[in-house]
Amino acid sequence: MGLKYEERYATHPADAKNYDTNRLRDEYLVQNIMEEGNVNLTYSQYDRLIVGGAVPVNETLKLESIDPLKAEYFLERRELGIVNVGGKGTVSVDGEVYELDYKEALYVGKGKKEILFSSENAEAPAHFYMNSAPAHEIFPTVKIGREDAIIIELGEPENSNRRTLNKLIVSDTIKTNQLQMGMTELHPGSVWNTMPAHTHSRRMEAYFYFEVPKGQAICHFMGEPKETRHLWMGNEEAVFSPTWSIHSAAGTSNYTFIWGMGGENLDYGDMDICQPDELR
Ligand SMILES: O=C[C@H](O)[C@@H](O)CC(=O)C(=O)O
Ligand SMILES: [Zn+2]
Repeated sequence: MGLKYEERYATHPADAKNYDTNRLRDEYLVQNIMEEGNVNLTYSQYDRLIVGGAVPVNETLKLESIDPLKAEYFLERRELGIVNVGGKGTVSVDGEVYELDYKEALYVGKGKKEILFSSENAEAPAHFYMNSAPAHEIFPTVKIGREDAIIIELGEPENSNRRTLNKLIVSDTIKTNQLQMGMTELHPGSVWNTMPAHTHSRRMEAYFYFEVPKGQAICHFMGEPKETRHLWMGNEEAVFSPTWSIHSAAGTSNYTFIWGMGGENLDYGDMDICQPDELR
């Protein structure tokens, strides 16, 4: 049981276009996020967003500060979004206990000192996926249940991109400093997310793929719209999307993913769309 962390730098697109498969994976792909009995964090220099996972089994796990934050406690200068992608669990925030069922979310505001994770059933532990961004203002801690999400139906079966987008932690649901999170569920037979693709140079983004059936895979596309690259990804893996990069994928089956953003604004619709026939 413990806490592990890793750090990632930001890259210039002119450099990134020279990366081979391994280098692309080293810089952008995040694997082993969900490890039983651990809190695993990856601190990116893209808007200082932290991506992480916590899988409590029999013990309670604590979200401790990590050395690069030079903070007394994790949320001293940060805010946090959590989505449970495993069995039923609880998150305790300075003694206040929130029950999170499958696909339910929690926003935790800056200044909260003790964040504890536990699972209801060790046989089916909770898998808490997290995004954290720097914060200056204190906003209330709020649970966003499935019925609290703002649902947007997107895509067409004919374009293999029929999907249901759930806005969870966005400016239309709750108050945050810069964090935005949501979950998009691909319908059976649909495999393309975020197509047409887009960029938003005001915000970076991280995608976390789950509900990827055993033996299937996600082909995630990144890069400048006219200089794209791909990364093959598995279940419960995440990928950082630089501000200059598209972020879109096709799976060998349908799947679900959590998107999270940090940056300049909280305007979800502020995107520069790239049509499929414009990509290179
Ligand atoms: O900036 C927004 C994000 O990329 C996602 O919300 C897009 C998405 O979920 C989709 O189109 O499937
Ligand atoms: Zn985006």
